[in-house]
Amino acid sequence: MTRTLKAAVFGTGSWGTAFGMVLADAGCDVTLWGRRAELADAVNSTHTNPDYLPGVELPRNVRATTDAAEAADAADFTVLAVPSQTLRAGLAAWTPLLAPDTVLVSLMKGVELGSAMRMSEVVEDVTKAPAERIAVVTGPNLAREIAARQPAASVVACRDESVAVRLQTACHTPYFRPYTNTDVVGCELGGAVKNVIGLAVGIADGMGLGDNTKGSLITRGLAETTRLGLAMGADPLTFAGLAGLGDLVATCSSPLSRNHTFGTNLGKGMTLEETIAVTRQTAEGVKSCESVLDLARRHGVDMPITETVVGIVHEGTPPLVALKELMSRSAKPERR
Ligand SMILES: NC(=O)c1ccc[n+]([C@@H]2O[C@H](COP(=O)([O-])OP(=O)(O)OC[C@H]3O[C@@H](n4cnc5c(N)ncnc54)[C@H](O)[C@@H]3O)[C@@H](O)[C@H]2O)c1
Ligand SMILES: O=P(O)(O)OC[C@H](O)CO
Repeated sequence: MTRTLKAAVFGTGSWGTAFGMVLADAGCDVTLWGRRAELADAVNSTHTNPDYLPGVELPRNVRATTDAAEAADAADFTVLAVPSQTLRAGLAAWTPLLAPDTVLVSLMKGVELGSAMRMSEVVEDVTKAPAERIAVVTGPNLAREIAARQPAASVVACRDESVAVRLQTACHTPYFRPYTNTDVVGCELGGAVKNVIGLAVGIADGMGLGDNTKGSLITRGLAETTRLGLAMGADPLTFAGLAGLGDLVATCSSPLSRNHTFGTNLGKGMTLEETIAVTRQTAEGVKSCESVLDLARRHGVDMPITETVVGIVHEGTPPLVALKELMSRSAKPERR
C-alpha cells in the first residue's frame, strides 16, 4: 500500500488555501500554516476559509495551524504561498523546522525588491536547499476558479524533472491538470511579469480603451517578457505556454485578477493610495514592477510596458501622459 503524502502550505490566503484543496483532492494530507488563530480555528471547525475563500467547502484532509513546526513536520512538500516581498523573513524562521529532503514549492509570482531574485532563488538562498529540490507551480490559475473546481491547466517546474513529476502526481486532479517543465527561470518570469502586464491592461481598461489596445499590450508584453527571459537563459518556448501566454490571457481578461483590478482603478483615476486602500489582497505587480525593471536593466533589456507601469504606479505619471510616451517611441521591427 502506498503511503499518504503530506503537504505543508505556508500561507492561508486565497491561493495557498485553493492549492491546499487541490493537493487534498489529489489525496495528500494537507496542513495550512497561518498567522491568525481565528482563521486556523475556522478552517478546522467549519472546513472553510471565510476570509479568503468564503463559501468554499474545504476537503476534510485540509487542516490549519498557527504552529509552523507542526505544519512542517514530516512534510513531503513544503508549499510557500505568502506575498513575495515577505518570503525571505518568513522562510528564515521556518527553515530550521523544515522536514529533511522536503520538496520546497513556490506558488509566488513576484521578484524580490533590492536583490531582484526570483522566488526560487530566495528559497535557495535562505534554506540552502539544492535547486533540484525547489519547484514552482505557475500558470492560469485564478484561485477562486480553482476553488470552484473549474478545469485548469498549470505548470510544475523543477530543474530535476523527476521531482517535477512527483509533484505533478501529488497535485493532479480531475479539474487541475499540471504539466512538467524544467525551465524554472522562464516559468517564474512568466508568472511575475504577467502581473505587470495585467496592471497595464487594467489601466487601459480603466481608461475606457478597447480590445485592440488590450491585444497589443498582451502581445507586446509577452515580447518584452520573452526578451528578458532570453537574456536570463530561459527557453523562449516557455513563454508560448501556460506559464507565459496562458497566465497572461487569464490575468488580463479576468475581473478576478487583483493586478488587473488594481490597474483598472488607477486607469479610472484613483490615486495609488486610494487604490491600495481598496485592495485587500496581494497584487504582486505593484511592487514587482520595480524589481522586474531592475532585472531588465541588469540584463540590458528594453521593457517599455514595464517602464510605463513603473512610471504610473510609482512616479505619479498620469496614465494618459504615460500612454502617449509609450506610443511615441521610435518605430522598430516587430522581432527586435
Ligand atoms: N490568488 C490567486 O489567484 C493566485 C494564483 C496564483 C498565484 N498566486 C500567487 O500566490 C502568492 C500568494 O497570493 P495569494 O493570492 O494567496 O495572496 P493573499 O493576499 O490572498 O494571501 C496572502 C497570505 O499571506 C499572508 N501574509 C501576508 N503577509 C505575511 C507575512 N509577512 N508573513 C506571513 N504571512 C503573510 C496573509 O495573511 C495571507 O494569508 C502571490 O505571489 C500570488 O501572486 C495567487
Ligand atoms: O489575482 P492576480 O492578479 O494575482 O492573478 C492570479 C493568478 O496569478 C492568475 O493565474
